[in-house]
Amino acid sequence: MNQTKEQRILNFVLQNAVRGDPCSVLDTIDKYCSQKEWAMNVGDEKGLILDKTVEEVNPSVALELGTYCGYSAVRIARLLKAGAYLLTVEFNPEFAAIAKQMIEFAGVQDKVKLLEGPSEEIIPQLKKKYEVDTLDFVFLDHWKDRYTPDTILLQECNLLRKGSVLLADNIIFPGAPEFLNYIRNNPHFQCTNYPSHLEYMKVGDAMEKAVFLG
Ligand SMILES: O=C(NC/C=C/[C@H]1O[C@@H](n2cnc(C(F)(F)F)c2)[C@H](O)[C@@H]1O)c1cc([N+](=O)[O-])cc(O)c1O
Ligand SMILES: [Mg+2]
Repeated sequence: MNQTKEQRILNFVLQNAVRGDPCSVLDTIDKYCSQKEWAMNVGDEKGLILDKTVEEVNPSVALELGTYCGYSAVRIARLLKAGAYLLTVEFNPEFAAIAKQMIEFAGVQDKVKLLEGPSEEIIPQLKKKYEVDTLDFVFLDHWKDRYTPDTILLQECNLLRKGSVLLADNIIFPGAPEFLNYIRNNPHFQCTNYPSHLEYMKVGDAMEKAVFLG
């Protein structure tokens, strides 16, 4: 049976990266996806914006929506302090299986909890089933038309506290216009835009940071 692109990315990592070395896994994925097959990882350029935001927030509990192959889960988890952890949500079982192996190969599995299912089902379970109090950091990189409903759901479930930081990928490309309008006109959020480029391309993109004001 023919391999999927995601399986080819994982295999390239298993054969070329250093087991237990998250940076080597990230560099190897970036190498494959810039030279052989494009894929929708946040990438090395926007990845630096993600790094800086994670380091600034220094979250104890982080949530990612849209695991895909696990690139940004590895990117975030490698920066987390002792005892801190990332919950990452993936809808597609094939992608979740790839991401699980990617996270384990990188050696960050003790800091990452991969949750499989739709966000509208999982977000309401975070407090009771996953013992979350509030989220310090949320990375939105899943379906762009889900950014707004899921941000609303996070608020309805009391998962945000004063100072919780949301970071959203793909504000320009593919774009999340409805989210941008929602979050920038919402008095409960303080927004900052970070211009960048689409992963592995010369196309313009941006990330939006939104701090919840309570
Ligand atoms: O479509 C893009 N991303 C969509 C990303 C989608 C990924 O998020 C998962 N998901 C869906 N719901 C959940 C939830 F919430 F349930 F967890 C998780 C999907 O299964 C998929 O793995 C995209 C596209 C481009 N591009 O250039 O076309 C560039 C990018 O950086 C992108 O992120
Ligand atoms: Mg993205």
